[in-house]
Amino acid sequence: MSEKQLAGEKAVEFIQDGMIVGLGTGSTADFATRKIGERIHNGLNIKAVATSTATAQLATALNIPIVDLNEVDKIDVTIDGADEVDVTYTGIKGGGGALFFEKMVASISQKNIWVVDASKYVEQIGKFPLPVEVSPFVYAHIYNQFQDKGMKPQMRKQQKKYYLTDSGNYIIDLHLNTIKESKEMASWLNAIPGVITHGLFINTVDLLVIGNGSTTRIMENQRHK
Ligand SMILES: O=C[C@H](O)[C@H](O)[C@H](O)COP(=O)(O)O
Repeated sequence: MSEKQLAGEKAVEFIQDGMIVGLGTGSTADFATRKIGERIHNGLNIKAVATSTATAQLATALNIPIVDLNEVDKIDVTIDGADEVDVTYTGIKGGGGALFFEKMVASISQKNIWVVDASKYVEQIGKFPLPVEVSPFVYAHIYNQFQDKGMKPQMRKQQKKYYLTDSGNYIIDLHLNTIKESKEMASWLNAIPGVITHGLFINTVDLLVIGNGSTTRIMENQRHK
């Protein structure tokens, strides 16, 4: 079994009957979603909120009842993937383009569990390009601003066109190589008009489930206790 599958399936052990569950996006989170589907088939009773159209489609195919984010007061547990996460539980998400919905779902979740393979647990984040979701109305100006600051921006593309998120926005990937001041970077990005959101998730995760060889390692964010 792959590390992604080990981590994804392990996290599902934290799901109990009656919960509202946030379903993440990406190949690792999909393993969790499939496992939840299996448990529903065996009698588990939950409702779920999806973080992307792709996840909603997978969940529906697995008979997982999907509800709208606005129909729930809170989410009990969300299981999501990440592209990189460091020892301070700061992470980069959005490699699959779902960062905006993922950030909103995470913000109303009482417990956030991230599932990653061992290669994503790093000393310093930033090797993975940082996704910034921007409005198509003003994207070129934001791109130029990043370019002028030497942030090595790249418009994300799909089949030669600009990649469109589920919300109809573009993504600019910043090839920074290393991000030391993540809080300052997050505040700066948040303040740019036309930036919808970015892939920096600071101190969001409560529990990190890392697929490690043939087993899993679970790490608890002590600052969330
Ligand atoms: O937008 C996508 C999400 O943030 C994913 O959770 C992240 O990119 C990790 O994806 P994967 O599990 O496929 O590596």
